[in-house]
Amino acid sequence: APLVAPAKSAVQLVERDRGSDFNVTYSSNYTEHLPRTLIIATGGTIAGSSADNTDTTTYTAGTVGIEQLIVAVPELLNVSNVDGIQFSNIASESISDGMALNLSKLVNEALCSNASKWDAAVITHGTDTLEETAFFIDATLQCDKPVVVVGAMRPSTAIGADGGNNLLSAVTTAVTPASRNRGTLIVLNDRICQALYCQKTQANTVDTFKSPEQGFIGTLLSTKPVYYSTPSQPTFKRVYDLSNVTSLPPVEILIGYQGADLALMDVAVSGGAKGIVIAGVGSGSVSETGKDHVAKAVEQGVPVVRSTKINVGAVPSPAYANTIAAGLLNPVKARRLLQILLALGKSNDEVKQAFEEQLQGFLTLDLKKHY
Ligand SMILES: NC(=O)C[C@H](N)C(=O)O
Repeated sequence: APLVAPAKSAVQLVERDRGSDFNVTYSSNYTEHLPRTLIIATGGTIAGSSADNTDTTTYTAGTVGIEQLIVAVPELLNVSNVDGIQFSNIASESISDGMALNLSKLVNEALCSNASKWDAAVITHGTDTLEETAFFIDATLQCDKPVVVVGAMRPSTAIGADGGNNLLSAVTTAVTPASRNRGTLIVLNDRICQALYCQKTQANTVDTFKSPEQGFIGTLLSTKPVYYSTPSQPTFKRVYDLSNVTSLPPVEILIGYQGADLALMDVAVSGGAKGIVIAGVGSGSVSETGKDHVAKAVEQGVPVVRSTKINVGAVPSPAYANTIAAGLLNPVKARRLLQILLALGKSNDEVKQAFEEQLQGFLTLDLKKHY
């Protein structure tokens, strides 16, 4: 039977014990010469199961516990000592803002405090929102130890389940010295990409995580990472310190389409949204009727960021109608950045400036005439 604590109590335990023993629920036998990796399990398909081994669509995510995940891949112990924390065990669409913030604090305290006993962290996560967590950790981690976020597209019970190989790849990548100073990494399907640029690109298949514009930075050969270039951080990356932040403000995303009038913006603002991201069409365009609602939100002091529902490519500055251009960030990543900036008490001008820094390179061009 799966060794699973109910998701809610696992989260509460992590909250209560953070800073002491981190509520480690699994530790491998210690091998002196090997590095130490903290594996933080959050749930998802990598921890999913089904009674039918051909089922890759209707299984239940988040049913297998951290110990089972680790014990299923004994090869992990050839490359690293591992400790495991069951942070939660849920499908990733249900990871709340509070959980995302707690996870960032947990990773920071585990890796970046003076007393840290870990060299790297691996987060196992559902793939549906994996890029949101990976981006959030990347934007808030206060030290340069590697963090690798990993998931699976097939549940643990499926023929050809990909979770075991992905977990081994993730831990091996995490403890490889050449993985440092590359930012938070996403590892699945023998590929390595940087969290800032990487995203899910296909709803069903194992070859789903890609950086369509920027490409993979490495691959895994016989489970060993091979990098294509020397370490560097993504050009547009900025890091924020959330150690004094206790909650993230609500930010909604609205999608663009032909003739969208965006009346739901009024509902979002009156419902308490502190910021809005529009997943606009093309490079973030908003319909004429929609612009009235945008203007109304902006007049009420609610920052409106325009990203693109294409998920790939840039929404360049300067933006029209007092909106803020998301640069290279897709809508869900733009939402997380907007939450970070608002949680830090940034003014709307500072928010705008922070987003514009995402595309410094573009600002050297005069794009005004296109808008
Ligand atoms: N492949 C997956 O992990 C999808 C799953 N529904 C999740 O995100 O939790």
